[in-house]
Amino acid sequence: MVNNPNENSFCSAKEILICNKSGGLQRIDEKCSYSDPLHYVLMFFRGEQGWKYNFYPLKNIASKKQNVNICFETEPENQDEDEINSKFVTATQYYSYQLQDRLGGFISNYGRLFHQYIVEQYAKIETSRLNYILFNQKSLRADLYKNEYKPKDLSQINGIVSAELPEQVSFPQTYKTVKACMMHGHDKITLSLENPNEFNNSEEQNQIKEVIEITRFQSERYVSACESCFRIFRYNLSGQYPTTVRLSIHLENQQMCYFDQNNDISEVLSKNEETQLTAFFKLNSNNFKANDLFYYEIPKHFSWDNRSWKPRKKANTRIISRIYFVHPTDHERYALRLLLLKRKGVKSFKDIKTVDGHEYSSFRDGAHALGLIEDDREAEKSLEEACHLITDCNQLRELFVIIILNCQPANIKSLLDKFKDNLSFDILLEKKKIDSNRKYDEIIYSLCLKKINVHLYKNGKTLQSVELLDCLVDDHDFDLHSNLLIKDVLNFNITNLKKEFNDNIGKLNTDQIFAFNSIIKRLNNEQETGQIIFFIDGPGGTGKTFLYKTILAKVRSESSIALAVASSGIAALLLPGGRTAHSRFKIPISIQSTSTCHVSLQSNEAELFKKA
Ligand SMILES: Nc1ncnc2c1ncn2[C@@H]1O[C@H](COP(=O)(O)OP(=O)(O)OP(=O)(O)O)[C@@H](O)[C@H]1O
Repeated sequence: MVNNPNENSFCSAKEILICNKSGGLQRIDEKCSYSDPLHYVLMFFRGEQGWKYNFYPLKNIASKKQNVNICFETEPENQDEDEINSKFVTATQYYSYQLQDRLGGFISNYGRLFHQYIVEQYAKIETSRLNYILFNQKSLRADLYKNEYKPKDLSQINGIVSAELPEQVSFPQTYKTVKACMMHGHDKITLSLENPNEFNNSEEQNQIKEVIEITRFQSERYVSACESCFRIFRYNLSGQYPTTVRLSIHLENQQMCYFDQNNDISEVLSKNEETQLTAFFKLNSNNFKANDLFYYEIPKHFSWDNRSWKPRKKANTRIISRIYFVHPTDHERYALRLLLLKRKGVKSFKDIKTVDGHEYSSFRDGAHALGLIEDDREAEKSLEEACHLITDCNQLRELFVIIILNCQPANIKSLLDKFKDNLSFDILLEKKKIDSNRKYDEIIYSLCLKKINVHLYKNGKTLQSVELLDCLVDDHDFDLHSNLLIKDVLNFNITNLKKEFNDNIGKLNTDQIFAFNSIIKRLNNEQETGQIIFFIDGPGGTGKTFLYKTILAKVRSESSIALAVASSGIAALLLPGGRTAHSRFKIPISIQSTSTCHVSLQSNEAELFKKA
């Protein structure tokens, strides 16, 4: 069956048009019980009614004598609406009942007509499923379990939602956050215009056709009788041997839960409460046999059924079970996974963190105590050595960031504590110029953390993501949401740049002047839009780099953004603020014809490129 949905209604219902005795036309929808006998007159020659929308349970009094599928509906009496709704027979249930091979059953004898019947019934089921998805797009939701919180009364709502702007002087940080994140102009929508030329009159030209994934999925889809049968009976379309079970892993109350926006929140929470991991804890408390098993061994002896582990009659040793992979940069979950691989009989999250009777504050500390994570001696040694060799504190901070991002130290905070004096030495020297008695204090450390944040930012991380934000005591002028990449490329000394430009401009020779003028003229001409590329060529040592530096100094001295990139690291070093093109534009190393730069439209990099 080839399903070509109607252009106007996305998941179209098939209708039968009949001419009644008075000569008028009557439409019979496919969700109506008369649709089947009217369409398949040969199969249902007695006029037996088929499934209809809001179908009540069938009283199973199919006549044994007649050997035909005659079923009667039982009308519910004195029941409330919810109870009635839960009792409706779905189309899938009805047709899987109808297609069963029974003694004396005859619809399977209709050959190709029977095939058509199966396919059409499946199309009916599929259409209602797609319609449900289509009409409930706004209400289908997923979120972390812990984020699901709904205030119950007005006072709670007022406690959370406040239409006031925080006071700018007393709460500068909150003021900035509210201003940046909660005050905005018009919302944006994205529309795609398909074949605008096909509209003829002006009224139609104004219509914009919405592109809907469901229509694309449904259009020109081929469904055979075999597939329809399989789907109606809800058989698996593919099999796998041996069975593989993937075990969930999440921190406490951080499991994903799925819900409809109109659901009652307590209901959503109770429905999504149990995961394989939390059920494993429960199992350990209730079933002593489970205490001898690791988490990954559970599926061999217990089956995951209806959100709980049920004992298997016989252990199935062929099952392969794996805990989901967790990247080491996700520190806490990674440590939890390590602990679960080594510990049996744990009954709670608290239990996992407890090693030798001592409850650790984090899974990382617990894993460290068990010797599952290496201690930070290597990282400390590297930093100690660097403190003796490196005199530039900025380079030391860069090394610190490389270590915390790539070597996964167990305790970043203690590493910072140990080396914070070395990391902020240049800041202390600066302060000493104003006050010679100045000593290390929290303000100096906070300034150092802000500088560390700049390096983190270049690697797509922030103080918050490496859990160092609470070490920041003085968060004055620290804006968590501003784009540090832009700040970084504007962070030049304008006076020095102006001086450099004035010195260089007078030295340029005729060719350099020609190139300089052409480029700057194009930059200043705002009317000429579109991309333009200049290519400067010349033998070695003829002043190309000198010209680039002059152009960079000119643009940057006017507080505009100029991104200097080169194809190699050595060439990039020759340009002030230079980076390799691969690093700046996130160009993939191996390039295919379909490769694109790894920069998403909403990222800080994208914002920077737009401003440049
Ligand atoms: N107009 C100029 N006035 C004074 N010095 C200049 C001028 N142009 C270039 N120079 C100097 O000449 C030297 C070589 O210039 P530069 O490095 O810019 O050349 P290049 O073409 O980039 O060389 P290569 O292709 O080898 O990288 C530099 O020391 C630079 O300062």
